[in-house]
Parts: sequence; structure tokens; C-alpha cells
Amino acid sequence: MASLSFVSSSHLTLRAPSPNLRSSSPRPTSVSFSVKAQSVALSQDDLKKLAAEKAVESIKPGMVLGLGTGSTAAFAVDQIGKLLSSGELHDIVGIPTSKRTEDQARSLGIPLVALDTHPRIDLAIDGADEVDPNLDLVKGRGGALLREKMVEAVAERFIVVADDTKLVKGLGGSGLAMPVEVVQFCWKFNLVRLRDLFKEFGCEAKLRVGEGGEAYVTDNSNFIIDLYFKEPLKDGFAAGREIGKFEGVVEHGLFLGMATSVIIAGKNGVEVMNK
Ligand SMILES: O=C(CO)[C@H](O)[C@H](O)COP(=O)(O)O
Repeated sequence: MASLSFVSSSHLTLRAPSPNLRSSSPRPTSVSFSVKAQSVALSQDDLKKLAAEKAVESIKPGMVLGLGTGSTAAFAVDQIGKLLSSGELHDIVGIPTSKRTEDQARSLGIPLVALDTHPRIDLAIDGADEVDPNLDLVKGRGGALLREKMVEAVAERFIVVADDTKLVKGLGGSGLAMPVEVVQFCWKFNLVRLRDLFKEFGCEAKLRVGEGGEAYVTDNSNFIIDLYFKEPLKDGFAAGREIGKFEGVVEHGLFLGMATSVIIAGKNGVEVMNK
């Protein structure tokens, strides 16, 4: 349980970016909102909600929005619905990144459109499974990686919202799944190829299954092979390129160079990191 203390007024501290040890791209700058008044024990859900609602502050009337998937993104969709019903927000449309986000948005009266009619997206807000110091991401543990990547790749701005448990030193470093969406035809063939591709990382590859033990099927009628690494990937871009070469691989969960900002809520308050 993270504890976050609040002050009557918040102050900004601009943290100088540390040297970037991995590539020539400039380190993200971070702006943190630390607010200290009384200590309030916040749950992980409270932190997710704080980050999500901070991101929603960036929405302006008239925007086309990418609506993310997962528990943190769901708080953002809830907040958008609330602002729409109170009249504080108007004239926005959303493009959902999953059937469950579509259902949630519809229930909140958020007008929905599709990429086919609205290929220009002003702002996408979504969660992540891992965030590294370069704001590169692992996404897809909620199974929505394909539609998320299609929406977030074309968004003018992509704000990631997460609690601080998602921060990692290197992608793959959490030891949790890095998903790859594959066609159902001969999925086992691709499971073996993916496992062998990353054997130097002690990679385990597993077909994702549902509660009943049957293969999990994505919104796009594909399967997911979850990759588990024993150590972080040395070069996510190279890994993504190699995965993409396999016939029958539809998409992977490495979202690299895509986030424009990451909002992290944790024990030190809410931190906004900008690319
Ligand atoms: O990529 C995703 C779904 O495909 C989610 O955004 C990601 O898994 C984070 O979910 P949560 O906010 O529930 O931790």
C-alpha cells in the first residue's frame, strides 16, 4: 500500500535528466507534483486513478481520443464520461482499443468513431505493463496490444498512465509476460521460433490460456504467445524487428518510441515524464 501525503498547495520540482546511457535520444525530462499535507494511505487503484485523471486534464473540446484498455485506462475513460455528463467536456469522440473499452465508453455515453473515418487522433491515453527510463513500454498483458498499437501509433500525443510498480530498468525486466499476437494457424510453430529467438535471455514462451484452460482469443480472433525473460532485453528495437519477421506474427507488445508523456503515480506523488 503506497502512502502519499498531501499539502494544501502543490509545488513543482523539475528533476535534471540523468545521462542517457543507451541511445543518442535525449533523456525524458520529468516534472513531479509532490504534494504533502497529511499522510493518506493510497491503494494501487488510488494511484492508477490519480495518474489517469491527471492525463484527462490534457483533453480539450473537439479532440479525437484514443481510449486505452486495462484497469488504469478504465479510470481515464470513467473520468471522461464524468466530465462529459457534467458538461465540463464536450465535442469529443473516442476510438476504443478493445471491445471492453468500447462497452465501457458506450455505457458512459462517450461518442465512438473508428480509425477508418477518423485516422487523425489528437490524444491517446492508455496504461502500460512496463515503462523503462526512455519511456519505452511493454504493453498487451490485457490482450489488446494490436488495436492499442494501431491507435497509439497514429496519435499526435500518447500519454501513458501507470502506478510506480510499472517502472523497470529495462524492458522484459519485470519477469512478467511480453505478449506477441499470432494467427491461430500453426501457433506452436511460432511459439518455438519465438522461444529460440530469445534463448540467450532464458526465454520461456507460453500460449496464453483463459480461465477454463482454453486458448485465449483476442478481439481480432488471434492467439497470444507470452514471452518471459530472465533478464531485460538489451535492444528492444532489434527484438521487435526480429519478432516482426516471423510469418504469422501479427503484433508484439514492445511499444518503442511511441509515448510522448508518461504519468506515474507513486509514494512521491504524481510525476509527469515528457519525451
Ligand atoms: O496493454 C494493456 C492491455 O492490452 C494495458 O494497458 C496494460 O496491460 C496495463 O493494464 P493495467 O492498467 O490494468 O495494469
